[in-house]
Amino acid sequence: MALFCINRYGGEEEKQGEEEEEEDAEAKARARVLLERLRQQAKARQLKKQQEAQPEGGEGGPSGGAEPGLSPGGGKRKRKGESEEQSCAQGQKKLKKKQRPRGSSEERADAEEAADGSTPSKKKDSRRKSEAPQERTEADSEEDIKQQENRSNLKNKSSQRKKADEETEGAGTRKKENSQRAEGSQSTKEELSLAALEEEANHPPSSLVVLGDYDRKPVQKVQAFLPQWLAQPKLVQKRIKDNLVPIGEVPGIHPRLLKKLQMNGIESFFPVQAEVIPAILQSASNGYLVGQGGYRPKDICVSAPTGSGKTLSFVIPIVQVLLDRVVCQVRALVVLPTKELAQQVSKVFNIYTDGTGLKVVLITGQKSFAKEQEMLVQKKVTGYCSLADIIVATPGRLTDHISQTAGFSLTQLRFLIVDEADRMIDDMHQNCLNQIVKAAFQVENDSGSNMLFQRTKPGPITAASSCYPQIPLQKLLFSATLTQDPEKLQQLDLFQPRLFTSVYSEKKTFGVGTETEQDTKKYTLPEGLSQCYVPCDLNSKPLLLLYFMLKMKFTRVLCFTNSREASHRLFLLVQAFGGIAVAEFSSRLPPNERQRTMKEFEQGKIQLLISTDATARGIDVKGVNYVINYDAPQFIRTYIHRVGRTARAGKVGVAFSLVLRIQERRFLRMLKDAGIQDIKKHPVKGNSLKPLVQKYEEALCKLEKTVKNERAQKRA
Ligand SMILES: Nc1ncnc2c1ncn2[C@@H]1O[C@H](COP(=O)(O)OP(=O)(O)OP(=O)(O)O)[C@@H](O)[C@H]1O
Repeated sequence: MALFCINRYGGEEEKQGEEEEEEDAEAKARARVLLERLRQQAKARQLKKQQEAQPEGGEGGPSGGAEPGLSPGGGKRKRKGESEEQSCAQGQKKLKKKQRPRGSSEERADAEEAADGSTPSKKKDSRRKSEAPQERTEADSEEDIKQQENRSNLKNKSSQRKKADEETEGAGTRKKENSQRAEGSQSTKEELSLAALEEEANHPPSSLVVLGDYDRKPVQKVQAFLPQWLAQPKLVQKRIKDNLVPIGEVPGIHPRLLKKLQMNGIESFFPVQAEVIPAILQSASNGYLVGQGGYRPKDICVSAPTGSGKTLSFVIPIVQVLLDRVVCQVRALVVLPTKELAQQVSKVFNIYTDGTGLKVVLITGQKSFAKEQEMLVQKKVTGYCSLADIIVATPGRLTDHISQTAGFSLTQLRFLIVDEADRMIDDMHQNCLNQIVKAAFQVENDSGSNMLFQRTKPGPITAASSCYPQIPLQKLLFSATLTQDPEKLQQLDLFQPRLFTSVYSEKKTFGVGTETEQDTKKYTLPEGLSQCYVPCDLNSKPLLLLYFMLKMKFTRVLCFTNSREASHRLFLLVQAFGGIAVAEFSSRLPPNERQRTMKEFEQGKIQLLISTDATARGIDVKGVNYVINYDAPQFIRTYIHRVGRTARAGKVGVAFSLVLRIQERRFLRMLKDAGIQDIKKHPVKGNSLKPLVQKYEEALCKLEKTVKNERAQKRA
C-alpha cells in the first residue's frame, strides 16, 4: 500500500528529475543514517505486533487469514486490493529507475513518527493490522528509504512548494489531511501540499460523476410548467371596495348602456368588470362580423372570486357589440350548469337588452320542448329565421335543440360564453360543448344571405380559407374556481387565450437561500368573508345548528348538506323543533316551488334555508349573512362556491363549517392545499347546547313519526 502510494506520485517525480540531480550530498548521507535507524525500528515494530497478535487467536497469523477486528470478507478484500496496488507500484518502480517515490501522506506521517520514535495513532495501528506483516516489513523499509531521501529534497525546495501549497488550499479531502498533520515538520507539510497538488492533477475532473456513488439529497419538487398565458395572466384586484372604477372611466361603453347601468344603481365597475369589459369590446372593435384588424379574436378566461361581478363583465360587452346587428341570428350563447343559474343570467341580459330590440331566449327545459322551439325559430316562406339573438341555456336541453329543432342554427354564433366553466369542462358537459362547436361550424345547406360570411373550422390558413371573411367564434370562460390545468383547458380548443385572474402567485422560501416561485394560492375567496369551523360529533350537529339560530340569533342563513335526504330530514327536524322560519331547497321539489322558496328567502321571509349543492354555485341571493356547512364539503371547489353565497359584491359574511373530529385533519389539509389558511377554530362547549337537548329529543320523536308517514304515503 505504502509503495503504491509512493509510486502514485511518480509522475511528479519525473517532472522534477532535473531538480533531483542537483541534490546535495549532505542530504543523502543524512538520509542513509536515517534509513538504517528506520529499518531497525520497523523490525522492532513488526516483532512487537506479531507478539501482540498471536495470543488473540490463531487466525491472525502472518501468512494470511482475517485480521482480528475485521470481517473475513473485508479483510480479504483489502489484502487483495493491497497486493494489486503493490504489484502495480512495483511495475512502476522498475520503469522509473531514477524516480524517487513518495508515500501517501499517511505513510509519510508513519515513517516520520517512526523516525521520531513516537507511537503511531490508534487509527494507523488498525490500518497496519490489516496488512500482512511480511509485506509490511518490506514495504515499510523501502518506503522509509525513499521518504527520507525525498524529504531532504523537498527541504531544499521549500520556498517553491510553499506557493504550490497555498494554491492547493482549496482541495477538499487532501486539504483536510494536510491540516490534520499540520503539527508535523515543515518538510512534511510541504510534501503533503505537493501530494495534494499531484493528486488533484491526476484525479479526474470533479465534474465527472463517479459511478455507483450517490448523494442523499432532498428531492426538490418539480414546478409545473405552465403555458405563458396561464403563467403570466392579467391580474385582477381582489379587493372590490378599494378598486372600484367609475363607469364613465372605463373606455368604450355605449352611452345607452351607461344610462342603463346607472338606472340599475351601478355607479362603479368592480375590478373584474373594469378589466374584462374593455378586453371583450376591443376584440370586437371592428364589429361582430370580423375580429379586430381582420384577425380572429383571442379567447378569454376569467377566474375571479364568487360575487365579484363576473356576470356583468360579459353581459355589458355582448349587448353592446350586438346593438348594431341587423338580422336576428343566434350571435351569443351562454351555457350554465343549472336551470336556476341560467334563469338568473337571462334576467341580467333582459335588463340590459330591454328596449334595444335584441332578443334573449332561455332554454332550460322548464317549458315544453315544442314551446321552446317556438321561441327559437320561425318558419317563413323563405325558410327558417331565428327569433333569438342571445340564448341562455343548460347543456341538456340545448343539445336536444341542436339535434332536433329544424332551422335552429348556430352558424352565426359570435360569442360562446361558458359560465362556471370548470364545471362545464367536466366530462358530463364536455360533450355538449363539442356539439355546440360542431354546430357552429356546420355548413348551411340553403343559400341564404349569410353565404358571404360563412365560416370554416379554424385550421391552417390557405388561399381558399382567406378568400372570404370568416365570422369569428370567440370563447369566453368564467368561474370562481377556473381550472389552471392546461390539459383540461386544452379540451376547449382555445385560440390564443388570455387569462384574467385574481389568484396571485406568491414567492416562498424553501430551506436556506433557495427561493422558488410557488402557487401557494390556488383559489381566492371574497375579501369580506370570515371563515370558522366547529369541531363536533355527529349527535351534536343538529343541536349546533339550533344553537346558532336560536341562541346566537343568526339570520338569513344558507345551510348546506351533502344530500337531498339529509336536507329534507334536517328541515323536518328544525320544523319539528319550532321557532325558526325554515325551508328546504333541493331537486326533490318541483321547479316552481324552488323558485318560490328562493324568492321568499331573498325577501327575508325565510331565515334558514337548508339546501343541497343545488344553490352552491353561482346563485346570487342578496343579503345572505351566514353560510353553514352542516355537512363538511368533500371537495375544495364545493367549499369555495358554498361559502361564496355570502360576502358578495364587496359585502361581509361569515361561513361556519361543522366538522366531525375524524374529518378535521382532512378538512384543514384540503383548505391548506388550496392556500386557504385564515379559517378559525370556533369550539362550542357542550354546556351551551344543554338547554336545547330536551326539546330536541321531543323533536326527534316527531321527526320519526313524520318520516314514517312519508314512507307510508310513498308506498300508497
Ligand atoms: N358594479 C357593480 N356594482 C354594484 N353591484 C354589482 C356590480 N356588479 C355586480 N354587482 C352585484 O354583485 C352581485 C354578484 O355578482 P355576480 O353574480 O355577477 O357575481 P359572480 O362573480 O358571477 O359570482 P359567482 O362566482 O358566485 O357566480 C350581484 O348581486 C350583482 O348585482
